[in-house]
Amino acid sequence: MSLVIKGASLLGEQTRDLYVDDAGVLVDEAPSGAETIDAEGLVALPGLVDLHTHLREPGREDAETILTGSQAAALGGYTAVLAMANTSPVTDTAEAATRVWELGREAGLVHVQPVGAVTRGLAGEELAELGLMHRSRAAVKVFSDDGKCVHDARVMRRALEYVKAFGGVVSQHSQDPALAGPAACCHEGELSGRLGLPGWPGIAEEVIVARDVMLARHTGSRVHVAHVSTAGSVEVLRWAKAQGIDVTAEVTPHHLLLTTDLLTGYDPTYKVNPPLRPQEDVDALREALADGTIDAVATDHAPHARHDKEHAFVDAAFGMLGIETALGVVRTALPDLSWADVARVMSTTPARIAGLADQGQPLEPGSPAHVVLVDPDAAVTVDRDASASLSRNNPWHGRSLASRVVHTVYGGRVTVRDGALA
Ligand SMILES: NC(=O)N[C@@H](CC(=O)O)C(=O)O
Repeated sequence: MSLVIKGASLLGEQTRDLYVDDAGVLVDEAPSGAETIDAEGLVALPGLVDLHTHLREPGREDAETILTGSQAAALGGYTAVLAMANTSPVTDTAEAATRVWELGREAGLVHVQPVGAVTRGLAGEELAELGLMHRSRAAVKVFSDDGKCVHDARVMRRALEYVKAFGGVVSQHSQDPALAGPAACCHEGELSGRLGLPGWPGIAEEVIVARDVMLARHTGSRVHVAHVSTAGSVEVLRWAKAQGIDVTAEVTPHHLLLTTDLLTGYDPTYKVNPPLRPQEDVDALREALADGTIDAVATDHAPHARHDKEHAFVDAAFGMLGIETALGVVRTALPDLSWADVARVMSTTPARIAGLADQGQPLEPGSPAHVVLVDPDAAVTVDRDASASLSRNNPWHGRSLASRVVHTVYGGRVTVRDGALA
């Protein structure tokens, strides 16, 4: 199991060999009898950490399983994913969380960290077993009703108060259901009117972000804003951080590169929650990620079976694939972001937000060997049929994306070699 990774450039800076002992830990001397990976010309980053993945197991194993989602994650350069709670049954008990954690260990390709639901059955009414989930073997620290907003301010306040006791965080899907109801499926603007699609206005996100940062201030607890999509939300976050409020935020790869104009063909591949926004919002999100107002990139990888996605636009499921392509999309959307900044927004900071002490560590002796090796000069043309995911709702099909994940190492074990599952 020991490894020598030869000649990689750490964070795109100095070139150094990395040594991994047979316990999967980085060490300062070459272990004897080690496998050698030639990494000349490749950039080494700490393994990527995704704060927001839908693995669909239990309940929708036709769309994704913990194993296939883990394979897709490893191919994307990830060594840890947070599995969202909107499965069937919902991850709202210690038993359900422990089961997801165990299946992740059995798959063994990335660390699968279950996210617990905030409310029972995602119904938004009674708190789920937050403390029991935290005290289970899965040690849940991140709670989210993702797919649904915790829209009742009193419930959100109680959840924040509850998780504060053990340093947990509530990850909010910010969507005021009165301003953007279940039919809302397209950014509200001139285009939604022309297409005749029910609008999902940016203000429906922004009022919840504003409310939640005030609740975080009031409770002294920690809130995380999932998939920020508008310039107005960025403004609120900038203000809240300047006040010292304990808030973090993520943006998805697709909101950094795709715009609402793609909806003119009514292709349900581009139907996602929150919706694709105009270029002004995309520009504000890129700037906010670069300057640290938005802390992390999170994929919101949302696989859907054909029979849920291939419908008229208004009837199709929300969501798109993203975990295999995330790094390439980020490199394409923000080519000037340094590799150190890529590591910050895709590994170090998400690991810190999730409380995963073992992940996002510097590539130094003593750290667990979670490493991704990237060819910075390659470009990849995405083929949706070459994916490890069971689903095909891939908005990147046919596009060329910058850089290529070549090898992924999880705890000293090579999970991806030469761009293929090892
Ligand atoms: N992001 C998405 O478009 N879809 C998510 C849930 C959701 O946020 O609606 C899913 O679970 O499919």
